Amino acid sequence: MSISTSSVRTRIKVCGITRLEDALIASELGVDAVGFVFYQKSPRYIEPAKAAAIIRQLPPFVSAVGLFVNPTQEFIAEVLQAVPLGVIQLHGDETPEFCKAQRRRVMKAVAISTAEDLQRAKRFDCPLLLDAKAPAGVYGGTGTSFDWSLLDGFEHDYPLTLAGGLNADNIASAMSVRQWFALDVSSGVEISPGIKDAEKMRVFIDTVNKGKGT
Ligand SMILES: O=C(O)c1ccccc1NCC(=O)[C@H](O)[C@H](O)COP(=O)(O)O
Repeated sequence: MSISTSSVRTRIKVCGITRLEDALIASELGVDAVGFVFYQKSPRYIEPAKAAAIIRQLPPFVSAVGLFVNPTQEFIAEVLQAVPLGVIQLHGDETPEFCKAQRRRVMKAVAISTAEDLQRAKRFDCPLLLDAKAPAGVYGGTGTSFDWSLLDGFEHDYPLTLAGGLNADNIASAMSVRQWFALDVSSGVEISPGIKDAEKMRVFIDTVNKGKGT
């Protein structure tokens, strides 16, 4: 069945939540998902117990996404035992086999800077988040975008989310590239790493919901 893209809403995920108030404001503003970074080298790292306490206060239907970078299976299991996550976002160098072996829903983040990176992305049989390639040793949340013209003709059988340097000023351009399943933002709605700005979140969400940006 084909659905007219003009009636499809672009979902929104705000990633790198560390404070309850930011999660509640984002939910009130209508985000579809909030993300929690379980990568200790990130300035947005959150203790699993703190993430769990925030997630328990989220309204129903707002999805909680747990972000991991090159985790062991044991670490994922340990976090899942403490935190009611709906989706796992694997944001490192995880293999297609590792992604497939998970028993939760997975979204694989793929770092893009060349057409070859996009070819590599096709090896994953799961929803993808396409993010800008960060400098060596850094995996995301950098506020930089990749060259979206690389996406010309790119197809994948699973939902595609765009991330990397999104903010209210470039949403129009991002949404003109294709019909995205979702847009994912972190630093573009922040005051400082892990601290979100309510007004920036409001403008970002309103702009996406208006359709093609301002
Ligand atoms: O946010 C981090 O610090 C981080 C660390 C390691 C891996 C991923 C990380 N963040 C991912 C995201 O928050 C976003 O999905 C994505 O990278 C876009 O971030 P931004 O460019 O800041 O909007």
